[in-house]
Amino acid sequence: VVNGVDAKPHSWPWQISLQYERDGVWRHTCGGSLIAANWVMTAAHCINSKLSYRVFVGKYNLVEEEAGSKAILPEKIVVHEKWNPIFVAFGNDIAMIKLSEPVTLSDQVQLACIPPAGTLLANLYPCYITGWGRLYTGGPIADKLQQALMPVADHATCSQPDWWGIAVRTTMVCAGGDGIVAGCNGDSGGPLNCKNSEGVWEVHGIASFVSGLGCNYVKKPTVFTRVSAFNDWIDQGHPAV
Ligand SMILES: CC(C)C[C@H](NC(=O)C(F)(F)F)C(=O)N[N@@+](C)(CC(=O)Nc1ccc(C(C)C)cc1)Cc1ccccc1
Repeated sequence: VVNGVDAKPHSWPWQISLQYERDGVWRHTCGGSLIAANWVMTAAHCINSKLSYRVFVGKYNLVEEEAGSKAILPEKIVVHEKWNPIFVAFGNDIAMIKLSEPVTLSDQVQLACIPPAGTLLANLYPCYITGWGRLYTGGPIADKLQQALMPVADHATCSQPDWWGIAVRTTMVCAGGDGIVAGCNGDSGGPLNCKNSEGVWEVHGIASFVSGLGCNYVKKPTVFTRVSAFNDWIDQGHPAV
């Protein structure tokens, strides 16, 4: 997250770190959201079938051992059948990871809420991006979980020619675009957290892409997969517990 702040530890208890192993070392590659005791929602572009992954729950500082955190291996990973890595603009950048064992919920490990199908947020609705992604374009990833207030840019705004134009679909949600705050590599798959009218946090987006010209680029908001466009697909993976 570019120009964010350290989150209060464990204040986003559904945020997970998706890690892959290379040369015997586990490395953070993406964020994700715990949406059931044994299911994590992330971005399809985070998944490479050649790599082995683990899901780390209850984390705050990636470079410290933390009580209450746990690394769990996936039992299976379901990537959206219409995801195409060559045509990111087609969307469907969503994947579900079934955990090999259900997590134990705690103060540090909680489930995210999914918005009702079809929910659209108004322009400038206040949401927060969270993640351990790069702190600036080309920079290091964060040790401590970062958060940043990122107002929604509705489709009418986000699809303007000098914004994302036709690269953004109605199955996506945009946030930010002020050239200051943004998601960046490593935030992929992580949540766009928005509080609903009852004061309940819901995950409305899955971080999908930012401009290749720079993570925080004016009029190129961070683009998320719109979760409320995929309720049925999410449920087909597992009956709502
Ligand atoms: C793997 C891609 C498809 C998605 C990747 N997503 C992220 O980093 C995310 F924002 F989700 F955290 C990304 O934006 N990767 N970039 C490599 C940019 C990129 O590929 N962006 C992009 C934007 C639009 C499109 C399509 C919709 C035209 C494809 C890729 C990050 C970057 C940004 C600035 C400088 C260097 C690297």
